[in-house]
Amino acid sequence: MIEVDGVEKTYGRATALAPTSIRFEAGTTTSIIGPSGCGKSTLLRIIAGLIPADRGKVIYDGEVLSTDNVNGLRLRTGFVLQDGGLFPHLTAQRNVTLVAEVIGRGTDASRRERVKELAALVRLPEARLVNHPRDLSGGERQRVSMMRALFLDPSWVLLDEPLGALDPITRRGLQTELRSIFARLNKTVILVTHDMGEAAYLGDRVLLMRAGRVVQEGTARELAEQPAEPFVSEFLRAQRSPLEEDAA
Ligand SMILES: Nc1ncnc2c1ncn2[C@@H]1O[C@H](COP(=O)(O)OP(=O)(O)OP(=O)(O)O)[C@@H](O)[C@H]1O
Repeated sequence: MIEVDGVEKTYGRATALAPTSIRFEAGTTTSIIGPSGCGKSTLLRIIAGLIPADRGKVIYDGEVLSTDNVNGLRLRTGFVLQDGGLFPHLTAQRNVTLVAEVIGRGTDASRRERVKELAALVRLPEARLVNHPRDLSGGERQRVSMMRALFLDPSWVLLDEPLGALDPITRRGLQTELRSIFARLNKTVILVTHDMGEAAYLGDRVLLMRAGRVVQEGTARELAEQPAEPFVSEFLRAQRSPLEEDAA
């Protein structure tokens, strides 16, 4: 479980994150959604220990995140970023195994076995792994990024707009696969997305933010049927359907 307790962040006079407390239960997936600039990435980065909060604490399975344990906790956390965040000068395979090699986890043979297993899990043909990131499609890069995130069998997986840069068909395919991976691996997953359909499909629970605070958390159905404030309904309605007449 990850707990965020009274976490707050300001930049100058601007509040990026008002005091926020949330629990992310073990084995569940939470989607964080909201308009641009509402503080989604700030919240995720504070949870990841990538930026410090001004106040409050983040607690991983009872352990308060601090400068002393951040590196250890990072090894137990998988990250997936929008563009994959892969090292351009390394092959896909080395991107996947690099951290394990550096920290001396496993042998060459066991790492090769793990790569095989993860390639099957994310449905990436192993032959693609000899390529550098520039020679992979966006969807393939995200599969590699997912393999890298899962390599050390992390307890927690944090994803910041992992599918944001993909075309709708690739995105939909990867949504289906991510959901099945999350269900199979039973990890604690926190995912930032701009897409309400994706948030509802992948998340057991959706956390809707606006202007640095959490407006409502619940299932997509709860948000739709019992909106905490008019903004919730407005946000849910804001995604245009393809057959909608162009009223503007
Ligand atoms: N390093 C920084 N310095 C100053 N202001 C920042 C910094 N990082 C974020 N902010 C501000 O904090 C607020 C929240 O930013 P954040 O990136 O968390 O939003 P977001 O919801 O992830 O947005 P987006 O969906 O566009 O990525 C914004 O107003 C942003 O301009």
